[in-house]
Amino acid sequence: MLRVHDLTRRFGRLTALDRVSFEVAEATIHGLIGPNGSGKTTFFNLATGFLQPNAGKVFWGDREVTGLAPHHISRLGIARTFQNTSNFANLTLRDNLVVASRNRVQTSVLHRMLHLGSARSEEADHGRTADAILERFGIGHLAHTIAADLPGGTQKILGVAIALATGPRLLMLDEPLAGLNPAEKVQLMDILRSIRAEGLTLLLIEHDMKAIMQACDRITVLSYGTLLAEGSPAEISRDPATIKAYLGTEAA
Ligand SMILES: Nc1ncnc2c1ncn2[C@@H]1O[C@H](COP(=O)(O)OP(=O)(O)OP(=O)(O)O)[C@@H](O)[C@H]1O
Repeated sequence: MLRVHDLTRRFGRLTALDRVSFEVAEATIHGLIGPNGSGKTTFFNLATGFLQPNAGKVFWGDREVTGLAPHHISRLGIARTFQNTSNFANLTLRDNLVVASRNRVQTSVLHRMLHLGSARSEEADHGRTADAILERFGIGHLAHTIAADLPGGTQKILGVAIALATGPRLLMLDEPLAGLNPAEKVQLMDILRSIRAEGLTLLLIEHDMKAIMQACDRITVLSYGTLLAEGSPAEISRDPATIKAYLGTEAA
């Protein structure tokens, strides 16, 4: 469903991503791992239009989407979170989700300005979507809390909930487990698995190897901007190049 071919991005003399090609299959959890600075976030930025590649192509299904603006990519059904928080700090949790849910509205602006019936019922739909997602993520009791007042872990969970509320087919999550306590990690990974079971696709950047190995169908490993290895969790966990790359950073 998402496919990149020879994707390359340079920052001055540094090649942050060097001719990387791989594919994310539909209804899978795909892990993107690699030591710090290996190009994972740069990949996310290129795939979602936040950065332009120097070379290479991004395909969404049969369609080439290289260089499209972020809002255009998100309308195609690709949602992402960021390493830090991804929310409107001054809105309540519920309003954050309502805003995200409106992202998929088809009703024209004029229709909405005239307060015609279907726009009103769409607003009710957004409210219902927001409430359902809040419950699903175990934060329904916080619906009317201002996002900025949440602890860091809950803000991360909210970021994933917001991304889901946009109605994507692919969810790209940048270190969703960072800052979560062990119980929150288990809860979020359970939710991600249930999202996959509904046919959505997930691409995760994550440093928590235990979670990655347990949840992923397939893993791509980057190192210094190049694709080091790709395979099932079992294959990756015994891949000599991957083991060396990780031991190398731990030893440093
Ligand atoms: N806007 C930028 N300008 C200059 N260099 C950048 C920029 N963005 C990333 N880099 C560099 O590109 C390389 C890859 O960075 P990137 O953030 O993609 O790595 P990462 O694998 O996501 O790392 P981490 O796990 O630490 O988040 C790093 O050397 C980084 O310093």
